[in-house]
Amino acid sequence: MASSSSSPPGRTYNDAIDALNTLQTPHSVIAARRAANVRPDAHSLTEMRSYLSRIGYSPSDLDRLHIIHVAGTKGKGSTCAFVDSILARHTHPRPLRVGLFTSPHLIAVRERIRISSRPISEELFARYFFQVWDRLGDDGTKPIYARYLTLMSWHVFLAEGVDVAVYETGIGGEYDATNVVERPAVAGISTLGIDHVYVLGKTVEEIAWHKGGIMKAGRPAFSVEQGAAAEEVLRRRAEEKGVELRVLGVDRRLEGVGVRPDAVFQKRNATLAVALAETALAELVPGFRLENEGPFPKEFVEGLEQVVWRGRCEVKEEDEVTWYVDGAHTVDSLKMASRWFTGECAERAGPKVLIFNQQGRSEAIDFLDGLCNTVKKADPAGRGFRHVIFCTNVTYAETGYKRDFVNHQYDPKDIEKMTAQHAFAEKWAKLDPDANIMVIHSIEEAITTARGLSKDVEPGQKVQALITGSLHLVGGALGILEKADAL
Ligand SMILES: Nc1ncnc2c1ncn2[C@@H]1O[C@H](COP(=O)(O)OP(=O)(O)OP(=O)(O)O)[C@@H](O)[C@H]1O
Ligand SMILES: [Mg+2]
Ligand SMILES: [Mg+2]
Repeated sequence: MASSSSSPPGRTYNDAIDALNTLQTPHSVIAARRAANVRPDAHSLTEMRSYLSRIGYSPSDLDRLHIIHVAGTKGKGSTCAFVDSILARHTHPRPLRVGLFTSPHLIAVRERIRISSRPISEELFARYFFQVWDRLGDDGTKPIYARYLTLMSWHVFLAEGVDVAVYETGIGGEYDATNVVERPAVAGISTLGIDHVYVLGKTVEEIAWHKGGIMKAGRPAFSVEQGAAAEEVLRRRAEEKGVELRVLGVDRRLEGVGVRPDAVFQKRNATLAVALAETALAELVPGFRLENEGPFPKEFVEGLEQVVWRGRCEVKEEDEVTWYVDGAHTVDSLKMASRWFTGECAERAGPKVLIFNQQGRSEAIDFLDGLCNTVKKADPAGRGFRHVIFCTNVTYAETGYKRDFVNHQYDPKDIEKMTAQHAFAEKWAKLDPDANIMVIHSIEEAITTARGLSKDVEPGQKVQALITGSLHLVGGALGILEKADAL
């Protein structure tokens, strides 16, 4: 990637990403913490507040950002993108400057901090990154990766004078770095399920407790419909905190709005986004109110229909391959993704191919059953994927990781030996003995292999290839498919 010419030497975007990568928690430390059952607690927030003060702000400064705070197991990013897209289209009496903070990134780190829906430039990223770096001083303690970016996002949005900022939590809610905000404009909880069990606990009740931690006394909060157990926990948390929590069924005004993909989960995300955008606008714009019945105003319809949220349910046509790209990486979201894939494939003929990876989560082996069975069930002859490729998240065959994807959190020995990928292959052979299973080192080689399969395809057909299991995999794949930075 070209680095910006106007940053001083040693302070370019690439230098910032290299410095940021030194803040990743190494694999050995993560493993030791898990072994000792160390989990985040209130101390994490005390530390975040102290970092915030070291860069020159107090928590009450964050009130100026009118934060829209979103937690949930799935649909956080999509919901935030909808909210951003709606608010960015607001014009009356003046346009709003909208900040958006999301994680993880797909193609480049700077995607995580957006203003007016665009990732901040490399130059701006480098400048703010090193301002935070300098303000924190040289005494050796710097926040870890995700916390650093959260801290930096507050600085960027305050310095750039955004009117409203949409925040996706990193992990959980109660002790998440973003939860330093005391007076959000509104909090929203998207679909809850099981993920990050080492940090948040094994049951949906424990997970709901964490996510419910973003609701703040006296501030409005919304949730999509949840399973009974999760909803019960959220309601109890709301009551304890003196929050009026509203649980939303799918908004009827969405009928006739072209939300993509046309699936219930996405309508839930859109429903939540509408409520969050409406609540924030009511606070920011005197006299703003949506009609309870009747159609949405133009900014809402266009915001929902024209949102760009890459790496989720994307279809890309090449001459010999149709690529289906989705970054799902939990049991539930992978079921959604495979249903979406089979729905799309119903209209196109050709052998089905899977490219899958999920690095560093031992539970990922359980992701495969749903994926395999959904595809078999949807086929009239009961056939599943013809070819199944398991690869690592290493981007390129020759040069390894793109800088923005360097990850010290995995055991390098596992990547070298492709331990996870061989385990996936073994499991898949049991699930579907008819499949041709391959284990391949890099994303680039996996894509080349899938393209090569087109030589055996019957005339009029194309390889139908699903890439899923990891946002890192999907981001790397999009970069390769588009031969450029797909930002
Ligand atoms: N409400 C939902 N319920 C279940 N699955 C969903 C939902 N929304 C999105 N998904 C699936 O999850 C994938 C990731 O969506 P999104 O980026 O919105 O989630 P997220 O909560 O930000 O996840 P993470 O940050 O953990 O990657 C999507 O590609 C889609 O397949
Ligand atoms: Mg997650
Ligand atoms: Mg996300």
